[in-house]
Formats: sequence, structure tokens, C-alpha cells
Amino acid sequence: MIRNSINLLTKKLISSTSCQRTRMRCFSSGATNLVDVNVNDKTGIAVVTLNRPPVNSLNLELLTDLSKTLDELESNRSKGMILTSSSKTVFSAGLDILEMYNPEPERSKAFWTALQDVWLKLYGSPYPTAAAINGHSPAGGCLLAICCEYRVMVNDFTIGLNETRLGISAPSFFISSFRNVLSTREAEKALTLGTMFSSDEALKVGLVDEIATDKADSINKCENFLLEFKKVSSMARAFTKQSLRKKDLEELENNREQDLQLFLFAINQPIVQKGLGAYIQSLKKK
Ligand SMILES: CCCCCCCC/C=C\CC(=O)SCCNC(=O)CCNC(=O)[C@H](O)C(C)(C)COP(=O)(O)OP(=O)(O)OC[C@H]1O[C@@H](n2cnc3c(N)ncnc32)[C@H](O)[C@@H]1OP(=O)(O)O
Repeated sequence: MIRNSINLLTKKLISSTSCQRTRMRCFSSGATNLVDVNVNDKTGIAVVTLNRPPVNSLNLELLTDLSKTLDELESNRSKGMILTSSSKTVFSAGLDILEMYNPEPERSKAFWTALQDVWLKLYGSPYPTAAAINGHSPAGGCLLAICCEYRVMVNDFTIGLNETRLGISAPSFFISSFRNVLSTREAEKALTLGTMFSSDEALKVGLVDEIATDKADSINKCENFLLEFKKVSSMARAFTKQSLRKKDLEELENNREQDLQLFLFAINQPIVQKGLGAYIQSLKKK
């Protein structure tokens, strides 16, 4: 996929002169109603809003919609994407725990495959990406944010990969994208402890790049970041990003089936099921 993507970029580079002359007509609607897409006609930047109340937990349908949206952005030669949420307090609660509790084999496979697809497309996207983190962002929510190249977080929320607190290990592609943002030392400490950082702590450690006062401010700051790329060749930018992330991307691309089997094995362990059941109950009792 990476090689294909680089070949595709080369072809695009050759035909880019005519493409750049034609003003991109952005697609007017998102793939479905779980993901809203709004493209600014002036800048070409798409604001992609996760819209699965109450907490944007990532189930098969939301991941499928997000995956389709990422495809559309790529084929429309997006100028950039800002990922955010329709909730006032939650960016994304991470993977939908109900997808992993008492799993149904075929659905679990489709679910994990959709997550792998989203990660490969978002982490390896040729267009620039930023996350306007306007609420809590645990586990899979943090994963979406760290796939992006820039993160602006609204004050007073939490973010982190808390998998060990659920009695599970973060999968290797979660870890590689976390290490792309944090030093190995900080990543190891946070992953093993399952640390959830406050917005200020996240800024201090480098997990987010800026703090915002509210959602509008976070989107504005993300936009300012993305607009900086107006000065840079989009081809050179995409090649550079994909070269830096190539090893991580290839690791999953070359081991998708093994990663899927590891997930299915892990969630089918009685001890993991017991832990997930207790965790669901604790969320309901809150
Ligand atoms: C080596 C390979 C091994 C592979 C093994 C598997 C790897 C799995 C990898 C990733 C893991 C994940 O992403 S797991 C998800 C982790 N997420 C969390 O721990 C977050 C849990 N949620 C919260 O902390 C809070 O809900 C919140 C801070 C996000 C929001 O709080 P708020 O008070 O606003 O909302 P509620 O807590 O009342 O929740 C409302 C409603 O939503 C349900 N809910 C919340 N989170 C989830 C979720 N992740 N999945 C499913 N459902 C969720 C919650 O139970 C409430 O439901 P009810 O209204 O029915 O009570």
C-alpha cells in the first residue's frame, strides 16, 4: 500500500499542473451521518466531525464511515483535514467496548479490519491533518489524535492510551504512532501506567501542540497550522511525511492478518472478557 501510494503520488506529481489549475470542487456531504464533512471553499480544508452520540465510541459503523471519508478526501486531493467531534465534552471515548465484549466472530473481524484501515489511511494520509480535541480522548480516541500531524486540545479534558488500566496491552500500531509523538521514555512510562494526561500535562509532555479555550479556538488554531503548508509543495510534503512514517505503516501492512489474529485471541480470553465486563459495569454505575 505504501509503495502504491508513493507510485500514485509520483503519477499525481506528473499530472499535477493541470490539477492545480482546476479549483477542486469539494464533495458536499460526508459518507454517512456518523461523520460530517464540511469543506471550506476558500481554503479547501475539510472539517471532519465525529458524530456518534453520546461519546463517539468507535464501532464498526463509525469506523467504516470514517474510512470512506478518508478515501474521499484523498481522491478529492484535500488541502487538509481537521478532525473534531460533535460532542461538547468527548472527542472520542475510544473503541466501542461492546464490540469486544461477548464478540461475534465475523463482526469482530470486520471491526478490527476497519480500525486497521482507518489507521493506515489517517496515519499515512498524503494531505496534512490536525486534531481539534474538544473533549476527553482516551485510548482509541487518543489514537485518532496521534495519527494527525498536529493536535490542539481544549482545556480541562484528558487524553492518553489507558489500555493497561483495562487489563489489555495497546496494539503495536497504537504504540508506534504514540512513539511518533512522544520520546520513547515518555511513551513507555505513559503506556505502562496507562496515564491519562490533563490538557496542560499533555502540552508539557508534547502529546498536544497547543491548548485552546474552546472548540472554535481549537479549529482556528488547527487551520492556522494547516495553512502554513500553502508555502510548501504538496508532493514534497506528502513524500516527506510518508517517508518518516513508512516503517510504522509497513509494519502493520505486512502483518495485518497476524495483528487481527492477536486481537481475536486477546479479546476471546476469559480473563479479558471478565475485565471488559467489569469495566462496562463501572461505566454504567458512574
Ligand atoms: C496486543 C493486542 C491486544 C488487543 C486487545 C484489544 C485492544 C483494544 C485497544 C484499544 C482499547 C480502547 O479504545 S477501549 C476503550 C477505552 N475507553 C475508555 O476507557 C473510555 C471509557 N469512557 C469514559 O471514560 C467516559 O465515558 C468518558 C470520559 C469518555 C465520557 O464520560 P461521560 O460522563 O461524558 O459519559 P459516560 O461515562 O456517562 O458515558 C455515556 C455512555 O457511553 C458509554 N460508553 C462510554 N465509553 C464507552 C466505550 N468506550 N465503549 C462503549 N460505551 C461507552 C457509557 O457506558 C454510557 O453508557 P450508558 O448511557 O448506557 O450508561
